[in-house]
Amino acid sequence: MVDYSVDRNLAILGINNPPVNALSFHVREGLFNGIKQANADRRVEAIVITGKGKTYCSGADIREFSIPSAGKGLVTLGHRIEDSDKPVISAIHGNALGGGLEIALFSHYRVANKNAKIGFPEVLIGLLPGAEGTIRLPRVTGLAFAMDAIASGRRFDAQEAHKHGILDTICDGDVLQEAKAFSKKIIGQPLDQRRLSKTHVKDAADVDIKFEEALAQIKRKYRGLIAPILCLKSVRNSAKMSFDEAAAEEMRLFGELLTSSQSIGLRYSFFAERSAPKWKLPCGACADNTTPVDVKTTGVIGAGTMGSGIAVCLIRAGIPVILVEKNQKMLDQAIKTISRILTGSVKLNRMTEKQREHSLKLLKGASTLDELAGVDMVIEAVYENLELKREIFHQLDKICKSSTLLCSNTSTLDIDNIASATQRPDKVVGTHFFAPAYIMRLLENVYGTKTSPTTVATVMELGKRIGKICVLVKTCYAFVANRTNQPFGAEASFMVEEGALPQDVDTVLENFGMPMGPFKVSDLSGIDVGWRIRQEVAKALGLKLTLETRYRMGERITTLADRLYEMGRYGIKTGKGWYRYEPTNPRKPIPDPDVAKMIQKHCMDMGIERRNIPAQEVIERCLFSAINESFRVLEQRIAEKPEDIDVIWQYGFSFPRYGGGPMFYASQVGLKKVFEKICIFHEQFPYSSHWVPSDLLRKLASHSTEIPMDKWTQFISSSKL
Ligand SMILES: CC/C=C\C=C\CC(=O)SCCNC(=O)CCNC(=O)[C@H](O)C(C)(C)COP(=O)(O)OP(=O)(O)OC[C@H]1O[C@@H](n2cnc3c(N)ncnc32)[C@H](O)[C@@H]1OP(=O)(O)O
Repeated sequence: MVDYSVDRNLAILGINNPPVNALSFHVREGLFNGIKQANADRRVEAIVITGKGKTYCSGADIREFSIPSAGKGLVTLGHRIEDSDKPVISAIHGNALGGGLEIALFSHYRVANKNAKIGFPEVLIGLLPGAEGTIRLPRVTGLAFAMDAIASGRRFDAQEAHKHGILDTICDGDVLQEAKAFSKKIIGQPLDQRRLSKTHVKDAADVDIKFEEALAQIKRKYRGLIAPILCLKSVRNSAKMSFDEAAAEEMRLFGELLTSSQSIGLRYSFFAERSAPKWKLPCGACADNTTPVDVKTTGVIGAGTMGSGIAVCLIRAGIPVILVEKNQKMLDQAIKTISRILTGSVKLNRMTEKQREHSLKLLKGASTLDELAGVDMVIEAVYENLELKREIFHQLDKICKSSTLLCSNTSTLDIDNIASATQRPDKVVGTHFFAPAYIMRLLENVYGTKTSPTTVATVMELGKRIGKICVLVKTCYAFVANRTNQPFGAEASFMVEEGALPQDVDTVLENFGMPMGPFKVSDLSGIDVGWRIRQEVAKALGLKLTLETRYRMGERITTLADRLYEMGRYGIKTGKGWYRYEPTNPRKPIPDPDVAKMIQKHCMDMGIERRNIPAQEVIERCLFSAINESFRVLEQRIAEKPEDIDVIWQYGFSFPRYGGGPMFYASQVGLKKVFEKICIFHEQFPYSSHWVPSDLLRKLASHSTEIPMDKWTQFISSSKL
């Protein structure tokens, strides 16, 4: 785990723990012994700590934090490094993150390659740098930089680190060679002034002002998160207490955070996000054994909001797009919109003007599908209508070269049905983007019965190329995202019918951690959009819709949203929806007494007695209904693993990262309790099929002990596969 070698007068300690050189127990032990050995070795005059392979050290091994003795030993190791009689130089390339940066700050000198990335990302997993990082960094950089870097967790480059005194020197080439050259300058120099524990925070006098400023910013930016606040407090301590007192307090705060539900959720989310792209098909094909095809050119069909957004994602990643739209006016408008979006990216420093110009050159408008004959991949993004999509796929099959992959940006429709309109069902796949496609990170890729592993590998790879978090799911009505979100939204509306107001439900869910309640989301996305979808579905099913009903096809429904539509309240776009919006601040939702009156009248007309709905009920009905549906999705193998569902909720519906997602939430509440509550709701609301308890959940809940999440799918009965 740590390779020890001697090169002339230098001991080289090479951290060797691929893939990221995390500071696992054995690495800490190896470094400790290495420092000891080097100090005892008479040939050695200085010690270099370096990383083998691609990186220096990416910090503590996050998996070890679940072990009770987590993190222990890093401070002891650090003190051993700092107390070394022979100078210790950290030679940094790749990443020096978290505990890795702390090792560097225990060292007497730091040299780095110019491409190195430095930072304290602990806050992103709900922690603080617990091996004196919050006490040492301000001694090097001053308080303002340390507060910002530690509370944001951002990674910064070697140049910035050098500017703030973290690095003594940066080099172009091999950092180990640089460290060797550097050692010649410092061997024999006194070490005490290089020991940070012997120094002071230079701008300590300003600490209270800086703390208050940073705290106000943090509270605005990271609403509800504890770790950024404790990070700031610990940095403040570095200026107000002695080194040892501040370090002891840091250790206490670290322990508090380590066992906090937020950190446990964030650590889960870290690994869930990394597990999602590791797809697997029932045939055994998986990410590791399937090669994607190289997509050099693409076509997007439909220049509406989704099509334009998808085109932005592709050209921004350097992939040429032919955008097909038969309505010339719409096409012209879309090209203007795309250009405007990219200008916005330049203003936000997300791309340069040159990159914007280059991206726009990759976009070509066209009016017929014939133009797509030679492209490698087509993404269809017309409105949600099965017959229309089947017709387009039928035509594409005849027009496009035989190797072209045909993707549909459907959010609900069966991929098998679309694929059956072609002679190449193996090359048909769903690519469900989320609006606005150029912002939302989720890409829900959907395979059909005949989709080939190569097609799956290709859309997963393309998603990664355009910066998306990809999750693979099996086809079914509404897939995983919309299917599991539907009961959540339905219960929110039912509760408004039963006694709550939209703002009551939104407030409870926002306090839970959702950035926006479902009624605000509905106003943002447009009440007319949902209305149109309901009309389409009714048409397809041959149903006549009426406002005066509570049931449709044996299912409970509510027509409240349709009533809003009838009132011309389409949401933000009309200045009125579930809320009202002032022209002076058109994004700020204001509760509207007219909506309350409409709801009360609706209830009176329908004979619904309104009651007080407690906050706990709002959370349980919204979340537990989504959880129940999620277990069904797992049981039917629509999603491969619970983490996939959680990643979908985080990146598709902005579920708070520290909450993990509905499946993780269920695991924290306890499956027995969740199941019992679902059974109660099922009895209370017999006309909502989303309350029929999932078999898988029943099985897991009936077990005498809680079954860990990674074992849940083992309880799916083989007959369901
Ligand atoms: C008393 C207390 C003392 C000390 C406290 C110390 C606190 C810490 O140090 S906490 C850890 C701080 N470091 C981090 O948070 C870094 C997290 N990692 C990353 O940001 C990235 O992984 C990366 C290092 C920038 C590399 O990114 P990339 O090249 O895109 O690879 P990934 O796919 O993200 O990761 C590859 C592989 O490594 C696993 N991994 C990464 N970091 C860690 C880690 N710190 N501990 C354990 N495992 C780690 C990651 O999960 C991937 O593995 P999979 O098997 O694919 O999941």
